[in-house]
Amino acid sequence: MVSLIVPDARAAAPAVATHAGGKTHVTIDALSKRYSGQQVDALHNVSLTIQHGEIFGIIGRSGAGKSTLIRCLNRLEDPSAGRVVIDGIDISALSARQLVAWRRRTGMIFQHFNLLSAKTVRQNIELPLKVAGVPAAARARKVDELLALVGLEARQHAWPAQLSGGQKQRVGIARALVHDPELLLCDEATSALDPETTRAILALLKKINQQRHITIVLITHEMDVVHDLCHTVAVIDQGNIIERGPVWQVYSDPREETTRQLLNPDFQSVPEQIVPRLSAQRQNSYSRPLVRLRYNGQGAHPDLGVLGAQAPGEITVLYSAIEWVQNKPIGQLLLLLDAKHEAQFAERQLANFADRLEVLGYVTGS
Ligand SMILES: Nc1ncnc2c1ncn2[C@@H]1O[C@H](COP(=O)(O)OP(=O)(O)OP(=O)(O)O)[C@@H](O)[C@H]1O
Repeated sequence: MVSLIVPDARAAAPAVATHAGGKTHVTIDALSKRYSGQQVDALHNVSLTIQHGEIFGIIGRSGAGKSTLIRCLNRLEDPSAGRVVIDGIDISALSARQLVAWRRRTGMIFQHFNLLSAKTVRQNIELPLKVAGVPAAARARKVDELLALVGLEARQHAWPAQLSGGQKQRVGIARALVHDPELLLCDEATSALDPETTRAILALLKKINQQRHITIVLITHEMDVVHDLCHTVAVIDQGNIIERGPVWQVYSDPREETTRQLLNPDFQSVPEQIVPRLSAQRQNSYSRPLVRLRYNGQGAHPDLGVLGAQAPGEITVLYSAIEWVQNKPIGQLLLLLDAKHEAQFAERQLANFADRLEVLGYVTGS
């Protein structure tokens, strides 16, 4: 098999790429958590840095440790070792009283919304302000502002049972923002929602991030959430962070099999019917070179016109999966070139039209 791999710029990249212009907001330092009675750590020596204003996704399979990690960020769980420093404050050192005050600056939203069924939309949003002793007029102003932000003015007197899932999550989001937090933690915020509602909630979270400059940390097992919303992603597996980086980078060139499975299970596929007809050497004059062009955001663009000009003749698209992630083309094209071309020719002519080019061999017959 002839194979040409264009050098990988990522090898030289820092382990954690920072959000543009960001300064550190959250530092997770060698965090471990073992629940009592358990033989293994739910989190093992986890270290991460999250920048101000960033949307940071933590993705992993069920049981990987996502909930444990996000709950350690506001000390709903106490870590067994390590520390969490947020805006310079080591939250493990806070007294119970300090923790109550500190938690007001950290909003949290939940998969199952956690609304009080005996209170209206308005009352649910207002409650944490009441508990904090905020005067009635200021409470009313804040609730009005947040109802407008989440688009629920018309439903403010409805009961939770009268709301759709998406509306309930909007209430949850408004309630999480009452104390103007700088950090919003989202625990599987869209897992209970249908795809269309998920998109609307993600758009709302994006708006909140952009308008209010709130850092968002979310955990999810849904690839689309990471893809559509996050700047940076960390992949957690069996309590360990196995991969991290800007979404476009991890998405386009996953290093770990678990990441590949989570983010893009079809990424490596060569169509099944092609495999038996693929050989390293040309079988006859009708054998056609099979090339894989990979785009992983390093600068190359999938320009089919230019490509056709470089390798004239018949070009058959066997597989194409290009997506635009954070404004960069990510994915691959699997192309059968004209039988008149040799593999070496394809390597030479097309090397500049992909971030990585592989000639997989020759395909013979139909
Ligand atoms: N309170 C607990 N007591 C004992 N073990 C726990 C507790 N909570 C979680 N675990 C265990 O810790 C590990 C990590 O669980 P965690 O809930 O953090 O994973 P997760 O990635 O959020 O999973 P899911 O997506 O299914 O919610 C699992 O093995 C789980 O069984």
